[in-house]
Formats: sequence, structure tokens, C-alpha cells
Amino acid sequence: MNKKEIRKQMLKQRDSISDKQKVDDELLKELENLKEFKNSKNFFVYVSFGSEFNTHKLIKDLLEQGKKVYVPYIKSKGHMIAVEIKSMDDLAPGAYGILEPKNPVESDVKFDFMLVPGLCFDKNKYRIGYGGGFYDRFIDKIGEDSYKVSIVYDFQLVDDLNPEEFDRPVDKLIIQK
Ligand SMILES: Nc1nc2c(c(=O)[nH]1)N(C=O)[C@@H](CNc1ccc(C(=O)N[C@@H](CCC(=O)O)C(=O)O)cc1)CN2
Ligand SMILES: Nc1ncnc2c1ncn2[C@@H]1O[C@H](COP(=O)(O)OP(=O)(O)OP(=O)(O)O)[C@@H](O)[C@H]1O
Repeated sequence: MNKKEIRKQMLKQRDSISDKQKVDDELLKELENLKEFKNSKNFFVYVSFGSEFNTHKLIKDLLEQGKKVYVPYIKSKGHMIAVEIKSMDDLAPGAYGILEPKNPVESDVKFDFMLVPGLCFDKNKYRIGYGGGFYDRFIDKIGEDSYKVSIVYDFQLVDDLNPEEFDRPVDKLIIQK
């Protein structure tokens, strides 16, 4: 399968996970129990859309705990910036219909913790996303020292994605049991 076929296949399967809220609740618990999670203060978290792992509760939890939350804002093709939010009400539908900050003020903090989205992952923690190259570029720019974690549904894990030179792996996969 080429990347395009993998994306299509993974999306189809992800769209039909049964009892997804329950699955996501368990994955969220595991995420929040990581020591790196507990020790982090500045979080870069995507705002989920469609059948992605639901991050809305995570974002609310973080804000309630007084942690700093930054989310992506798409500036142009392949280029995103991080913007701090204080509440879910700071968001409105933006590019691709994804919720984005209404008032996109670029932040230049370094993140302790990054939650990285993806459609398919391999055992070396490489990933395939929607194909915009947003995260590979972003990680190069400000994510190198962050602890990068991705949530993986069981069918999304493969042996080897044959990464290219611009692909950046994450540090930890949380895999559905
Ligand atoms: N929640 C969330 N936010 C995110 C990402 C993500 O994966 N998840 N991104 C992670 O990079 C960036 C957005 N990247 C995206 C790239 C493509 C499509 C998409 O749906 N593309 C359409 C059509 C593409 C086209 O017109 O060329 C498609 O694939 O059908 C969505 C998001 C930044 N924000
Ligand atoms: N660091 C980079 N600098 C320049 N171009 C890049 C970089 N990373 C990726 N690209 C370009 O972006 C395109 C898409 O990359 P890729 O297929 O790896 O995206 P993806 O990882 O699936 O998407 P995303 O990171 O948005 O979730 C590639 O064809 C590549 O040319």
C-alpha cells in the first residue's frame, strides 16, 4: 500500500470504531497517568475533529489543572503556529473545519509535552498524518525537546512505514489494549 491508500484504509477503520467514547476514555486515563504528563506544564495539543482521538476532555482537564495549553493554527500550506488558549470558547471552526483559536497570537514557548495526531504508526514510532507535512516541520522548528506522544488504535500499528528523511518519530505510543 502507498501512503494515500494507507490513509484511506485507516480513516475508514477509524470511522467505524465501536464504543469509541469508552475506548478514548481509557486511552485518556493512560495518557494522564504518564509521569512525563504529570511533570509537564506547557502542552501542545491538537483539537480533534472527525474520528480522531477525542482531545476535548483532555484540553478541559489541563485547563482546570492550571496547565498551559497551546493548539495549532494553520498559517498556510504545511505551516502551523502554536496559540495559547484559556478556554474551549476561544475556539471556532477554521481551516479544514477544525476548531482553531479565534484570536491567533503566535506563541514562542517550548513545550514540555506534545500530543501528535496520526493515521498510522510503526514500531519505531514513525507516523503518517493527513499528508500536509505540518507536524514534521513543526517538530523541527520547536518540538525537538518536547516529549512527543501519540495515541494509537490497535489497527493503526504496523511493522515498518519506511520513513523518509523528513519524517520525525514521536517518543511514546499509547496503544489501545
Ligand atoms: N485535529 C487536528 N488538527 C490538525 C492536524 C491534525 O491532523 N489533526 N494537522 C496535522 O497535520 C494539521 C492540519 N492538517 C490537515 C491536513 C489535511 C486535512 C484534510 O482533511 N485534507 C483533505 C483534503 C486535502 C486537500 O484538499 O488537499 C483530505 O485529506 O481529504 C486535514 C488536516 C494541523 N491541525
Ligand atoms: N521538514 C520539512 N521540510 C520541508 N518539507 C517537508 C518537511 N516535512 C515534510 N515535508 C513535505 O511535506 C509533505 C507531506 O509530508 P508527510 O507525507 O510526511 O505528511 P504527514 O506526516 O502525513 O502529515 P502531517 O505531518 O501534516 O500530519 C512531504 O511530501 C514533504 O515534501
